[in-house]
Formats: sequence, structure tokens, C-alpha cells
Amino acid sequence: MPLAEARARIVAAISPITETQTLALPEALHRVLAETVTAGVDVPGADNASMDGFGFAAAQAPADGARLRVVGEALAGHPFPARVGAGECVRIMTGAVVPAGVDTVVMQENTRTEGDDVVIEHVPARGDNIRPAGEDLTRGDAVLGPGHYLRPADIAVLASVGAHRVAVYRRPRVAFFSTGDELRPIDGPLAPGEIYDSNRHGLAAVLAELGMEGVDLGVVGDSRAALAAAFDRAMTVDAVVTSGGVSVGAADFVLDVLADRGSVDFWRVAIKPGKPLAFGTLGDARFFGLPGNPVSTAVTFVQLVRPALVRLAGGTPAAPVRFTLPTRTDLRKKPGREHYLRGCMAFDGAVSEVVAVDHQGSGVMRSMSRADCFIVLPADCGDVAAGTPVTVEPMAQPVWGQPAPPIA
Ligand SMILES: Nc1nc2c(c(=O)[nH]1)N[C@H]1C(S)=C(S)[C@@H](COP(=O)(O)OP(=O)(O)OC[C@H]3O[C@@H](n4cnc5c(N)ncnc54)[C@H](O)[C@@H]3O)O[C@H]1N2
Ligand code: MOO
Repeated sequence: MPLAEARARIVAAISPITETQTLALPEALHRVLAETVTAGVDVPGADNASMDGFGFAAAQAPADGARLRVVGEALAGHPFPARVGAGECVRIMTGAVVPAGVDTVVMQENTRTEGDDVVIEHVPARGDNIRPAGEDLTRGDAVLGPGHYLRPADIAVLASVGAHRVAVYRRPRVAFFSTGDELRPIDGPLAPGEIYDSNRHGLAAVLAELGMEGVDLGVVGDSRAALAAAFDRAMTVDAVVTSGGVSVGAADFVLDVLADRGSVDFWRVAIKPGKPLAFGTLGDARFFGLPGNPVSTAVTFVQLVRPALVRLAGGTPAAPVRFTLPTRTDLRKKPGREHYLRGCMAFDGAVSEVVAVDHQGSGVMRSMSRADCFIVLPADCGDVAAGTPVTVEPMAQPVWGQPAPPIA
């Protein structure tokens, strides 16, 4: 199955969480909004100055060199309390409410002060340097709606309308464990043939980064009974992610036990690395059996699990950002599977290119750690010569798309 089809099938199989909770606004960062927030006030609340300078009626300053008497001051938070009349102006600061009788502000740099008067050396057009009430949001406007992933700018916009508590979806609970008799905790010694359990730490980290509530079920040995017990413990969460035991080896029991305890939706995706991925259902949970090779675990998480978890959380998976760059080196490839090589983007003066990292083995996790992008080679292509444009997908990506079209 091609990756794109696998992703579409997985995302379509996910039912987003509908339970909500109400949080104080600062706690809602990186959560998914579950309500429509409506502006209770205009933003800004009144016409106000966008420059430090002098406010006056345009009719009182017909030409450059007009002279007006300064009758007072308007500061942000301290409005000028009276009407500004004929031949008059006020000193006004950025953000101050425009007083009655004023329709124009001239920036200070275009004036000179002479005693109690100000001379306007360059008269601006009527209405200049005034921001109208409601320019950003008008009372009653829908500010943001359900499914919107809250980034810092969103928190600020919600604060600007005084939305101090907001309803968000509950965070998904995602259980994860590693499988393999060779795996040991990272704080102990290793006997011959043993390795540290690195995948579980990588999974914990990507789940935390995504804002999931991770449930760490540790390392599970290569036996049907141990796997069955772990699966039974994992049934009540929203999603389960495992690493290892999904290939065809003598100790690969994940598929068997999944078929027994739940159901297998599909197994194997036409990508390298990551081919033997398994997707299914386990009790209330969606199940992702990721291949044990560390790079395969990481690549399949990014390409298939992450968009599913975004949808589970009530969000919208963002379409991957991709572009092309010429490859600095020749790339070896056999036609068949879509390849996700690890690379580094080089933007060096006039030269933009992508450089594949040296070791592309699916056991070489340093290739992920050093890379800043995937080089995506289509299934049907063979070897690629240096200089050929190839598809690049940066690892730093917008993960959360937004449901509404961007505001013009
Ligand atoms: N005859 C075949 N053999 C294999 C095939 C195949 O199609 N036919 N596919 C290969 C591919 S591709 C992959 S990917 C792996 C995936 O196998 P498993 O998911 O069963 O993974 P394991 O065998 O359990 O482990 C593979 C490798 O990764 C190491 N590993 C496992 N878990 C961890 C962990 N938590 N931390 C660090 N490293 C881990 C493990 O020791 C193995 O070296 O199968 C190929 N074989
Ligand atoms: O898919 Mo495996 O992930 O090529 O090593």
C-alpha cells in the first residue's frame, strides 16, 4: 500500500475526541479549541492614534505650515476629556483615544513646537494615523472556532477579547511500549547482545512534543503471553503505539496477538524505511505497530501516526510542506518503495541544495538526529544523479493545520 493511501485510511479511521474541558486561557496553549469564541468587545475599543504626535481636525490645517494651539494631552489610558475646537490641537500618544473634534493625527517628526503652538510642517491626509474602532475584531465576530489548534498568536487574540476561560478537547491518552528481549533500561549495564531501549524514549518525546498524554507501559518481552498482557492493559486508552515485533521473524508476535485481542486493518506500507507497519484496533484504541528499527519507528511515527493523533485530538493534520532542491550527491535506489532518506538542506549564498546524510541504514538513528529534512524519492524511481531536483520535506513542519481558511 502506498504511504499516501495508508495515511488517508488511518486518518479516516480515527474518531476525534469529543470530551471537552474548560481551562484558564494560559493553560490552553497547544490545545485544540472546542467552542466558537465570540468577541464580546470591539478590538480596538475606540478610534485611537497610531503615532505619537498631534491630533486635530483636518479642516483646521489646510496647508503645510498651519499653526494650531496645543490645548492638552491624550495618552493611552488617559483620554483627553474635552472637545478639541477651532484652531486647536492635542498632543496625542500612540494608543490614546482620539478626542472629540479630532479626525487626523500628524506624527511628531513632521511638526515643530513654538511656545504653546505647534506648526505642522507636513500636513497629512484627513484620517491619517488613526486606527478605527473594531479594526481587528468587532463585537459579535467569531474569533476562533472548534478544531483550532491554539498557538501563541491565538492565545493573544483570545486575550484581546477577554476570553479568559476556553473550552478545549481533552488530550488523547496514548499508551506506548517497546517489544524485544534484547532491550534494557538506559541506566543499567548491557550483557552481550543487549541494547538500550532507545525507541521508547524517542516515542515518549514525540508524544510529549505533540501534547499527548503518554502512558508508558515499558518494555514487553518477545512472548505471546507477555504481549497479550500488555495489550490487555492498553485497551482503554485512545491510541496504542508500539515498536518492534511486526516483521516475519521467529519472535515477531505483534500481528498475531493484535489479531487475537483486536483486529488488523492493514499491514505493510510501500516505504523505506518502515515497511512492516501494522494498523488496527485494540478495544477502544487505535493500534499502531511500528517497526523496531529505530529510523523506521521514527519515520512511520512522523508520516502515519502523527497525523492520526492530530485528528484524534480534534485538530486537522497539516498537509506536509514540500519543495524541491537539487541533490548534492548521487542517490542509490531500487524501484519499488517510496524512500524517506534523511538529509540536510544547504542554503549557502546562491547555492541551495540538499545533502543526504552519510549512513542511511534503518538502524542508524544518528541519521535522523543529524538531519533537518527528508528526501522523498518516489516509488517508481531508480538511482538519482547529483544535481537532479528531488523532493524535500523539512522536519520542522506545521503539524497542526487550521480548519478555517486563512483570513485574507
Ligand atoms: N525476512 C525479512 N526480514 C525483515 C523484513 C522483511 O521484510 N523480511 N523487514 C525488515 C524491516 S524493513 C524492518 S523495519 C524490520 C522490522 O522488524 P520488527 O518490527 O519485527 O523489529 P524487531 O525485529 O523487533 O527489531 C528490529 C531491529 O530494531 C531493534 N530494536 C527493536 N526495538 C528497539 C528499541 N526499542 N530500541 C532500539 N532498538 C530497537 C532490534 O534490536 C533490531 O535490531 O525487520 C526487517 N527484517
Ligand atoms: O522498513 Mo525497514 O524499516 O526498511 O528497515
